[in-house]
Amino acid sequence: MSSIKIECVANESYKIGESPVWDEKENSLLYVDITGKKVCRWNSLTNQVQAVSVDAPVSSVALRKSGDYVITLGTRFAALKWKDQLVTNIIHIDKDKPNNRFNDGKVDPAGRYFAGTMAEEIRPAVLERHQGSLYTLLADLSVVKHFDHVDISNGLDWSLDHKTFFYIDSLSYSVDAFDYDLQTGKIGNRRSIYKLEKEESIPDGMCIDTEGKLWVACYDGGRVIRLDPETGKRIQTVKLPVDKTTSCCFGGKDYSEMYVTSASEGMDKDWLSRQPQAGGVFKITGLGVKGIPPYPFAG
Ligand SMILES: O=C(O)[C@H](O)[C@@H](O)[C@H](O)[C@H](O)CO
Ligand SMILES: [Zn+2]
Repeated sequence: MSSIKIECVANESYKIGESPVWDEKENSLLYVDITGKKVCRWNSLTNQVQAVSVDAPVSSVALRKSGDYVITLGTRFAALKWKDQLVTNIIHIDKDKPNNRFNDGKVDPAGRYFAGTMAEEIRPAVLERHQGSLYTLLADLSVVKHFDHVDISNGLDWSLDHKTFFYIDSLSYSVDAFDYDLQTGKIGNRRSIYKLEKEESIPDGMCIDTEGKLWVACYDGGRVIRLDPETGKRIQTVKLPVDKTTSCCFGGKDYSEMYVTSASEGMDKDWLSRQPQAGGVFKITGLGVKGIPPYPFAG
């Protein structure tokens, strides 16, 4: 039995840390601070954090085949050239919804960038409902809309055989699955595979491991949970020293470490003083399970 160790690697009190992605080439963890409007990169060799400030809430970051990164920024997909700190717009969506912003996003095994939107929050989990949609940015830089009526578009990943797409609309308190067609990028046959229990609170970001099990960060639940999508059962709970755990990914050597982002926004002084690492980024070792490398955007 391995023993689990949890360490805070970046304790910078991010407002909403999100979208952790391992960048193997840079030995670094990429992530964003959504309302802090920055894309960050923690170097695992030097322990240093670099950040690029942007002009709007930035909700996800992805690797790009041609090098550099792609981000979801406000209601735009945009390109980010890290060295030049240069952001260029790719395409604008939800133009009829000025109060919307993108939220979580991830690249599929064929290099398509999936990301969904939501209305701007009044406070955590309080917002105008049904305003979001789920989109895909294709390699030719065109966009496809899959569905609307989303509350808080959040965690997403694909099964190891690429035949299932997993998705979380946070306020449904459910982890859902769709049939996935990798050839076309189309989804269908939505069903719920897990309903969160009360103390697990709100499902947020998610990732898959090499055994095909899902890891879901529980916002206000202070934990990540491991789910078996075949049986619909929770098989493990790992608690963290902060309540607002937002997302998770695997990284490090052989993708054997798990990284978890967290938020501090919406916590009062008292709450923050009890959880001084709120908004930090955590590394979990000793889980005894590995993840898979992130897919780069093909465009
Ligand atoms: O991290 C995210 O995905 C959202 O941007 C957050 O705002 C939380 O999910 C939300 O507040 C909890 O429901
Ligand atoms: Zn999220």
